[in-house]
Amino acid sequence: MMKLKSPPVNSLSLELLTEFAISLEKLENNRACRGVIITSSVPKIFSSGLDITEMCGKSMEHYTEFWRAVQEIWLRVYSSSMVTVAAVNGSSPAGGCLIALSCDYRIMAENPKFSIGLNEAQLGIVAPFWFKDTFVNVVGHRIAERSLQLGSLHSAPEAHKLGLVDELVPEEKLMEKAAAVMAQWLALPDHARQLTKTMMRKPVVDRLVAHREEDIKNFVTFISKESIQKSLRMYMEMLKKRKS
Ligand SMILES: CCCCCCCCCC/C=C/CC(=O)SCCNC(=O)CCNC(=O)[C@H](O)C(C)(C)COP(=O)(O)OP(=O)(O)OC[C@H]1O[C@@H](n2cnc3c(N)ncnc32)[C@H](O)[C@@H]1OP(=O)(O)O
Repeated sequence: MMKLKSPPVNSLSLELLTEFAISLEKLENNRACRGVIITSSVPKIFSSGLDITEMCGKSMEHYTEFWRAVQEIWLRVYSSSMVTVAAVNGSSPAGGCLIALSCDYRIMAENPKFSIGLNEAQLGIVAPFWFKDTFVNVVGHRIAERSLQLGSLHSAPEAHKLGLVDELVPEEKLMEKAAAVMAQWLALPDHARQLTKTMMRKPVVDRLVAHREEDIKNFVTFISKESIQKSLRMYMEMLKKRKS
């Protein structure tokens, strides 16, 4: 099991992304480890997505390093040879949703206050093509398009209805259910499951691998624009105001 632990809201900072990638690599290289459940140890939050402070007021070099780390984590989770189950035990916007979408199966706590989705448009930013491709592969083109254009965050019941999560279970049963799903998936021979997973996911993975440097350049150019920086600052202010 891998538990995201970066209070208060599990923002995906460069440090957390780097630790996450190292832990995944260790598990991937451990032949005895055939599956991983990804969850959070922060109450009510799976992950608040990418750490917005990493994308605000920093240097081009920093944005480059940060985006490479975001790409890396997606490539590792999405193309993992292990069975990956997301036990979504709290809200999961944007980058947090991407991690869940990149797993093989998603189980969410059935709490209507928890929400999940790719809400980038609400921040005035654009989900890159590989976020979009991952989303489309889970929910289909029409639902993904509407949800992405509106930057929707879906309540747990709504997310289940749309197919964004596979199952809802009472909060106290989440880990038990995740373990049961893992056992079901691990009952199959690894090689057949792994080859099938690769067949389904390879085109999307290959697309980023082929355009990785171009994608970093696009990100750095986009995020450095003063208009985008202003949107991000306003969004952070809104988060702080909402609190007080
Ligand atoms: C065509 C050109 C293409 C170019 C390609 C460009 C590609 C750019 C794409 C970039 C992709 C970005 C994806 C992302 O993940 S962006 C992040 C999106 N995340 C969010 O919108 C979530 C925001 N947070 C919340 O909604 C809430 O915090 C919460 C998760 C629901 C939790 O609510 P709660 O009430 O419990 O907690 P608070 O809101 O009080 O938050 C506690 C403190 O944490 C700070 N915070 C929250 N989220 C983030 C975050 N993502 N990054 C950094 N900091 C965050 C919040 O401000 C509070 O701080 P404070 O205690 O100092 O006030």
